[in-house]
Amino acid sequence: MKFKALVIDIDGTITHMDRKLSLEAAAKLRSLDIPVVIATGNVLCYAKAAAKLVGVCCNIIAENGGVIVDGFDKEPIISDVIHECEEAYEFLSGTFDLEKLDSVHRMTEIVLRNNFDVEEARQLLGSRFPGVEIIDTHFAIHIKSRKINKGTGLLKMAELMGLKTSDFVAIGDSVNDLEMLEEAGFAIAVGNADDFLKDIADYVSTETYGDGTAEAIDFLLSKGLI
Ligand SMILES: O=C(O)COP(=O)(O)O
Ligand SMILES: [Mg+2]
Repeated sequence: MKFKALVIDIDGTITHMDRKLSLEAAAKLRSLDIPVVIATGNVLCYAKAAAKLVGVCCNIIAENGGVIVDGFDKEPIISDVIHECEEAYEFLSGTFDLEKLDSVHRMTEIVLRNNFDVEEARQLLGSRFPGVEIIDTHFAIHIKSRKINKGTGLLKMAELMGLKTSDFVAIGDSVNDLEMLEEAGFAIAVGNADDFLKDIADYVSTETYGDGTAEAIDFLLSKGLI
């Protein structure tokens, strides 16, 4: 069976450990004959620039599924989920000295520098904000709505592209890729991925970071999967 599209994370998956773009991963992605969707926890403008520069512009799932766009100049679909995240942030600010990241561009979630005790924050939130969760991608801490994730984003994107989520291969490295890997037809975790992601993946690359993605694409091509 051939998959019809690929959806891929940015940080830790097409980058090196230090967040610099892997040129090997970028070259492989831009050479593919199928559409490549970028799915990131980062903001839309960052993802658009990344997609343009990698050469896979521009079907984008940004802000962990909160923001979706299927063309560079299209109006994004923005989920109305920021309010409960703001309330949770205000509540936690009473205890922790929190530092927001990218707050000018971020529309659906709140992202914080990793300089506080995340587990303690989760316990403090307790059942006060049931619609909100705190996730740690190893790159940043996200206060996000449970209603959205890269899996719900992929569902919407597949619909926009006239495809099914099972038509997609998904590649990722971290907790915010879990639902996307579960939703896709074929799931790949790069070698640096969290163990729970490797556990549900159909293929785990030996190489790590962008080299892992380059290896995984070679694997898909060699098996005729894309
Ligand atoms: O925004 C993050 O925390 C990580 O970004 P990513 O989803 O591209 O890995
Ligand atoms: Mg990542």
